[in-house]
Amino acid sequence: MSPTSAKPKVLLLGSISHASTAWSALGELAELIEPTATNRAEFIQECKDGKLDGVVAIYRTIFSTSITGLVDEELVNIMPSSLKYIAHCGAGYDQIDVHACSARSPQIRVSNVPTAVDDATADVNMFLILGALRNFNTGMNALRQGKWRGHPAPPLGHDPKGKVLGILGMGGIGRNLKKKAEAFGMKVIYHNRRKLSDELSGGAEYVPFNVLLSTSDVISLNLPLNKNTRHIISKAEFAKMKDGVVVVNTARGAVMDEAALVESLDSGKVFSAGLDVFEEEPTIHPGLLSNQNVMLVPHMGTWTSETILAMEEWAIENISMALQVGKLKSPVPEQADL
Ligand SMILES: O=CC(=O)O
Repeated sequence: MSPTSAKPKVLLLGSISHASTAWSALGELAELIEPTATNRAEFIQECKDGKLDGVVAIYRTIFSTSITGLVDEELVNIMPSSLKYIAHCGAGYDQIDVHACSARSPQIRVSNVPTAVDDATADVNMFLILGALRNFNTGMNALRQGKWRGHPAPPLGHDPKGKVLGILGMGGIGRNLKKKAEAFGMKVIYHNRRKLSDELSGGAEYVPFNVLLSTSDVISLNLPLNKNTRHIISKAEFAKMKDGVVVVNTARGAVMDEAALVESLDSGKVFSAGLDVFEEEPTIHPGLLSNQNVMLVPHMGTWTSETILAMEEWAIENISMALQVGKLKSPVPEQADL
């Protein structure tokens, strides 16, 4: 057997745009391969034909669903039995059925990229809060149409200073956002599955979910998407919010019922919204597109050279550690005890 073929195989699903040095270095440990498939049907066939046999680890990006579709139970059970690790290059790993990965024999261990995304995502979060509070979108659109601020001019916006920001989901991004929002004079309250230590929460007040809904001037969604959080904000929750609330989402579109948001914007219950994520990306609800008041960003939370480099290097490190010591650097929480 040649030295090359003796190496474990690592399959790249998606692309490495910045960490080419780290990726090449991984080539010392593994044979780096790519699929020939360009869609899910072809990928499944490639697996069934045994063409990916021997693959021990997969590096994947959020965009690789265009090749494989979701990493759901069907795919998990078709992928080669040699597969032990999936390193996802992103914080949110809702595209992967972790339960199916744990249930498969042999198991597949999954890692994500926490912390590296926090600053860039919280920056976009703050941009959306400010833009939504200030009605910037209306004025900016009018200007591009040669109408200066528009006729009539947009209604006056609101200052962040003194407003209550309710953060739903106080993980890395939520905690980072808290610090940024406080610099703008906002008072931060939060709700989370578990109350954090004072050190972690930085003194933000922990409140029950309903209290967050009914007392926040701005509500920020910073929680992962899973079966418990899908549509956690829907009609009933909008009804509990303050009139004129601002809602911002940089987490995943489906944590909020988009149709219910559109209704609440149309009725004036919600003053404005700032969204980086959508339920059916890249399709945007027409009621959001037609509403000049809302700030819409096409999922660019981590879209910076520095952050993408850090994320790619982190995901590669997960594979490198797995190959060398049999452990992922940042396993997803559901598999922390595996
Ligand atoms: O959306 C981006 C991420 O989950 O990292």
